Amino acid sequence: MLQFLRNLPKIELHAHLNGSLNIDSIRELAAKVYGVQTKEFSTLCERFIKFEKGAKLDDCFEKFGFVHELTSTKEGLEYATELVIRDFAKDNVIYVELRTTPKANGNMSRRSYLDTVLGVIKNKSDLYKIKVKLLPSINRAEPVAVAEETVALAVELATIEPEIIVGIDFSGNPNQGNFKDFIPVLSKARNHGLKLAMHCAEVDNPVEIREMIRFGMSRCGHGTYLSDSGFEHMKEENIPIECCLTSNVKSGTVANIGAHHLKQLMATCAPKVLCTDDSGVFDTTLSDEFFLATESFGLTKSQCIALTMEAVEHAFATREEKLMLKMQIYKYTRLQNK
Ligand SMILES: CNc1ncnc2c1ncn2[C@@H]1O[C@H](COP(=O)(O)O)[C@@H](O)[C@H]1O
Ligand SMILES: [Zn+2]
Repeated sequence: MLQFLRNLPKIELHAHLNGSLNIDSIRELAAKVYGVQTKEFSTLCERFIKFEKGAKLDDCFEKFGFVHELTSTKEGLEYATELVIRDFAKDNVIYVELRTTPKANGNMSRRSYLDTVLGVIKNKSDLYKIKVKLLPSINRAEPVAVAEETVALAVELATIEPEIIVGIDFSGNPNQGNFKDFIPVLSKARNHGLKLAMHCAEVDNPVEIREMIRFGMSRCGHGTYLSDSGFEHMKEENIPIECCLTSNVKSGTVANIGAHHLKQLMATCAPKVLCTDDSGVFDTTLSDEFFLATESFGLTKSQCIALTMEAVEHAFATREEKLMLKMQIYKYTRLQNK
């Protein structure tokens, strides 16, 4: 089964750039950024993917600081973007929507951050035989003014690269910031034709969940704490829940894998997609996530193929791109049946 899943051409719709650098790639990146590695660095690497039992979501957010340091220069960010694209391609992901929060520092403006990531996507996708889209992220823990700058840049760059910049991600620590404050800037993005992928109901905050559902979204990240009526609404509106199994278990937003809402979504034929979220931080791959789903919920090979086809449907891709992706998946499944 694992080999079948590794070879299956897959679609990744929820991946944060800086969270998707795995340990080997971090080491490779560090060698490039810092030169020879120190013992302290190796210790940091070991701590990076360790999650104590009973870890909290807040613990995850501390981990990103470590990678952010390595991607704080143009060269570091460039190399990191290539490594992430390469690693998804290695796992036979044929289409990935990368999300990332543009960061300004002494080395880069938010514009140059996005230009750098875009440049790598344009230059390297063909080399790794993978289609890559970019969703600039709004970090809800940062001021609204930052989100305004990000959306203005996304709107402008989407006119130049409409095939690559296709949406906006709303993420960041859900225990921080107030969704309501971001409604005007998210509306602006939507009015300019950008799709919205929103982290919604990752924590239990019924008031905010209601506000988000009322506002609407194209895809729902996590949806862990949706009520039954929330799940029904998503199904009626054909809004898929981006299920990130290992992320939810390791960050403690679901009690254990058996309690994951993927089970309910499968049983009710509600729209859903399997994703990694932060394959580096959570030490997983999309193949591993599928394998976990087969082991935990008894998904068959055909259900895994159906889930992949469903992901194509919900991708922020053009009709032609979707057709090409489906053909690639179909070709693999036909070979399997021979
Ligand atoms: C675990 N669940 C999650 N919930 C909410 N936001 C998350 C997240 N995982 C990652 N991020 C968001 O993505 C950033 C890292 O990638 P980029 O620096 O943007 O490429 C994190 O700092 C956080 O803002
Ligand atoms: Zn996420």
